[in-house]
Amino acid sequence: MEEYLARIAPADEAAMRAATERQLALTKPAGSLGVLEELSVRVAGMTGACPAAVPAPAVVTVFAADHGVHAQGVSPWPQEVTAAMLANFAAGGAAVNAFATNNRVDVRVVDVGVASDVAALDIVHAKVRPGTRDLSTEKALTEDEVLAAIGVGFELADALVRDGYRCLLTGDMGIANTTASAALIATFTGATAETVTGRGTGIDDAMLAHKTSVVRSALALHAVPASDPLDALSAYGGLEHAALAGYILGGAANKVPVILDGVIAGAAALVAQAFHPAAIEYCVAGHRSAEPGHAVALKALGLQPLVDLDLRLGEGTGAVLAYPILSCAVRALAEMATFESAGIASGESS
Ligand SMILES: Cc1cc2ncn([C@H]3O[C@H](COP(=O)(O)O)[C@@H](O)[C@H]3O)c2cc1C
Ligand SMILES: O=C(O)c1cccnc1
Repeated sequence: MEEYLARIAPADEAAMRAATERQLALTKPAGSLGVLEELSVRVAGMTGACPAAVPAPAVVTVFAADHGVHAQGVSPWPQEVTAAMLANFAAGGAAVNAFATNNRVDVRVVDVGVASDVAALDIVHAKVRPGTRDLSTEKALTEDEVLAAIGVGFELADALVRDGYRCLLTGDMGIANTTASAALIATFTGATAETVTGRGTGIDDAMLAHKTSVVRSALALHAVPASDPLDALSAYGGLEHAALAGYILGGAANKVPVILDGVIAGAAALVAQAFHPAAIEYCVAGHRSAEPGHAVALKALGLQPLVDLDLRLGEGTGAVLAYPILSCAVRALAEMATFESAGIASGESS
């Protein structure tokens, strides 16, 4: 873990200053590309280059795992859906596959802790254990299990960048993982269980009340301080949250932009932030999920979501949807003419 964290450095301020200056020279009124301008400056800082190269190729990694707390009745779906969806991702039939095809993003699928074994050949088999323990009665993971899952994510980020990827997108699959996400978000933000617990896949009022009370009593049982990300992952899991935290840290260590998906990614990013605050300088919030804890997480991360379309699916769909926006922001800074090169009088000098 120490070796991983030692590789993370803050974004490059000189590249950001140069990008801010270059934005002013481009053939458009200053500020007219709104949030995209700030985004291009941030990517210059991440990559240490002005202008930064378009962040391509991109890959969305779907980390999949199961949750012991499923036994408490916090999701209407059977646990087997996690494994079944893995086969669906591998066959190209999920929403994230359609979005990824459309936006030229590659899809990787990782079994980091699915309860049953998935036979698909083209998934990464990196199971740390078959699902977590029930966070409402005991610690979900041992510290060794947490560290192993973080390692899966970090090492995969390293391998993907070695393979040539220049933008890493987060994805997740794990029935009941919005419950673990709520507990993690409450731990790092101090928000109440009521504020951060939501309907996940779409539960009724009675199940929501029960899910909220499960989160509330788990927070009281484990009472993890916001300063201890390892203990938070150990208390609540999940294995996909730990792997995602490692993947985010790995993206930051490799100085590539990491586009975050929804509430599961938001919870994992809070873990990464607690390990190393500078890791968030490499994160872009792809979208804002309808799950209420996500807005709470984004506020604590200081990230503005690029898309807000009431998505509440996960899998990486919101991140993949946002990828072309990030790409456009970077391409504009790299490829637009300046007033000088185009021979156009700039507003200031005319
Ligand atoms: C068919 C199906 C496909 C999904 N794809 C993502 N999720 C999403 O829903 C789950 C979290 O919601 P909860 O905490 O309420 O169980 C996760 O697996 C998440 O990735 C799905 C859920 C289902 C049912
Ligand atoms: O925000 C998400 O990623 C999300 C929301 C609901 C269910 N699954 C995922």
